[in-house]
Amino acid sequence: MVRRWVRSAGTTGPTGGEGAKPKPAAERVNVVWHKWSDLRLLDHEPLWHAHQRPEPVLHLHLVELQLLAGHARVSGVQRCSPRRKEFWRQCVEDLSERLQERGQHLVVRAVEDPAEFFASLCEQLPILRVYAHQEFCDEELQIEASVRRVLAQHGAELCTYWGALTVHHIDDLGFDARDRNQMPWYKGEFQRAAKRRPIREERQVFRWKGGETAALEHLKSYMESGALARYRGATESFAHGSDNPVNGGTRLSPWLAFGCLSARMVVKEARDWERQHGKSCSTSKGVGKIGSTGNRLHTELLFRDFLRFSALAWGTSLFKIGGPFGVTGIPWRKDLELFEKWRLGQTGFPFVDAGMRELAATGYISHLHRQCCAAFLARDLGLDWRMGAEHFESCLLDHTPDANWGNWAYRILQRPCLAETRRSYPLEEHLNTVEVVVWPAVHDAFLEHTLHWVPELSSLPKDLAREPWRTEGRPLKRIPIKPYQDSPLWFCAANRTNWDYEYFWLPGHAWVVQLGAGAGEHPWRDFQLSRDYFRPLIPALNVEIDLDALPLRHAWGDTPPQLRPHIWGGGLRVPQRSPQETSKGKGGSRRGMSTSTRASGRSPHASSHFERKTHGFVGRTSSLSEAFFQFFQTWADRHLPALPAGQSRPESAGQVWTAVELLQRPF
Ligand SMILES: Cc1cc2nc3c(=O)[nH]c(=O)nc-3n(C[C@H](O)[C@H](O)[C@H](O)COP(=O)(O)OP(=O)(O)OC[C@H]3O[C@@H](n4cnc5c(N)ncnc54)[C@H](O)[C@@H]3O)c2cc1C
Repeated sequence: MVRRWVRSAGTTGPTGGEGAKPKPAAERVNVVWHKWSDLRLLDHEPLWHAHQRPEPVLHLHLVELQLLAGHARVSGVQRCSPRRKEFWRQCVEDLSERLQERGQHLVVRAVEDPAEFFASLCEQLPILRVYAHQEFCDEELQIEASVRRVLAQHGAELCTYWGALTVHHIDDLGFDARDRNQMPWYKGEFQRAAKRRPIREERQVFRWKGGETAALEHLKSYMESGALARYRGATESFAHGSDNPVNGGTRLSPWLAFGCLSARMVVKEARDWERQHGKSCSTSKGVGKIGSTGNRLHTELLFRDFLRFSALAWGTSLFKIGGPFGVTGIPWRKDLELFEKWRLGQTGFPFVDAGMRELAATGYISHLHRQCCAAFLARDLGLDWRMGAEHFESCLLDHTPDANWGNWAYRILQRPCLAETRRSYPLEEHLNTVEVVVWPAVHDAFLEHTLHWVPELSSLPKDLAREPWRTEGRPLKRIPIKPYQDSPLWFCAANRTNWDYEYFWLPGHAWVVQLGAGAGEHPWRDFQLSRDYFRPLIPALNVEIDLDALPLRHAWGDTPPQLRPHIWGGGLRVPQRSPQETSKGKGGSRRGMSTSTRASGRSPHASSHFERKTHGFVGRTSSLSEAFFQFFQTWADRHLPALPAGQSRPESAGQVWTAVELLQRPF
């Protein structure tokens, strides 16, 4: 029998780069060093990064005795008043509880010198990386420097992040704030400059909680919010703006995959909802063909059924290189370096990189992103498609062998009958998957999604952020893009949200680009490929699209025409909904919402929006094992300041010697 898992347990996969080790270095530990100034979980970039890694995470807060009990240099007053100490204690206590809720421990230690502490920590424990926020004041900067030095001496690394220390990220200011000659001396001047700069998105991810309870709650809130009336379906949900990709589907797939919900129950719920609230059309024209939005959901679920039944029929061929259709003659490669770049979202193609980074961070990407990233791996990098399916299998929360391998085999692997009608360019010539450059223009017109995941392009005008190689490359040769010939995917511009029929082909053409020929057609300030963003792994294409020739209802982003010369037409109209979209069915699409929900226009669960979005990221990595924790406690008890007399030691390994005890000490 052909197994999907070709490696036996215990062997390692490809290596290279941050986040590249596929197997946790079992004996190594990463530390999140919570400073007194970042005692939170939400929008905490060091914490977020630490939990992207496979190693266990030790959450650590160091109470620096100098700061807590020391006296000020000039006046001699206590550096920390009792009231402030009490507030500090509450913050640490709360953080400890919030971490415990997520299965993590907060270890709190009083130290004289953090560098000394880390030196002894490294001698006792196999520390790999310490994640912390960057410092910005002199005393703390010196501590940071000595900790960095000590860690380096022990083969560990201090990874620091600016994150959300300020509204605007230090790298986005457009000047070097560390340079006295560049940093404005007056706040008005600074504020004027900063207001023109972008604000990065918070580091957060949508949360799925496993289990039937959470699944039913999600299904209920989905129906109650009236979202079914706006349902697009996974296969056509990459619309712009409020109908953007992350909003188009039900997001039920992880629960369906783990069997927390049955598919027929979902169909039944949708029918019940339509009976009660009336039907809405799923497209501007789709009556008859696609029918109501509830019917549309049923159709999507039938794709699931199709692949599940097919898996029975296809047997082991589904997992073989030729797939169920017996594709032959493709010189598949197994280049682990290329694979790693694809996995980490470092291909130099923003749309692909956004998808791959989102997948790694959240365990989910939209259907169109799955198609695009998958086709790029198979058709452009020429990598064995099964490597891609394996990576999807390991990351996707909604992975099931039939749906994952089935979609790869059915949609991505070029079926022999289609190969005859499609042109395939030699790998080295230029990008084959034209959708990589076309879809962002259509489905992520404002680049909201792309820039969320690829923030390093935020300072570029959108036309360049979509195709950053334009800052350096020169157009070399014009090539046509012909329907059914040049697009390797099943359909080129599947966006029935905006267009009347599904196989609408973008009118335009593309240019093969020559990179490295000096400044490109749009040299943009200080931006440099390679330094600020990845150079495309394969020859890129400049796309030119005439939106005026399309029955589009939205403009191309908010970029002024002079900054989007490669996509013209569409004007600068504000995106508007069609009459069909605004009058949803008989009773109005949002009839099912409660009064309070209707007033705010948000789902009843929106109040806990941030909590829900960010909940999942802590605890992705396994918590410290009991044995390890025990070891740490024993070591710490021997080496670190003892508890004051009368205070008890932790009884079990799971109990944290918390800040409460420490900060209650009389000084
Ligand atoms: C390369 C690739 C790999 C994929 N791997 C998976 C996978 O492992 N598991 C998985 O559930 N889906 C997979 N899909 C299909 C699809 O992307 C997801 O089902 C969809 O994105 C889930 O989002 P949703 O629940 O909001 O979908 P909705 O639009 O709300 O659809 C409702 C349900 O229908 C089912 N469904 C819809 N489209 C498909 C489809 N093409 N294939 C199978 N089921 C479908 C899903 O169960 C989904 O939850 C894959 C697609 C591609 C191109």
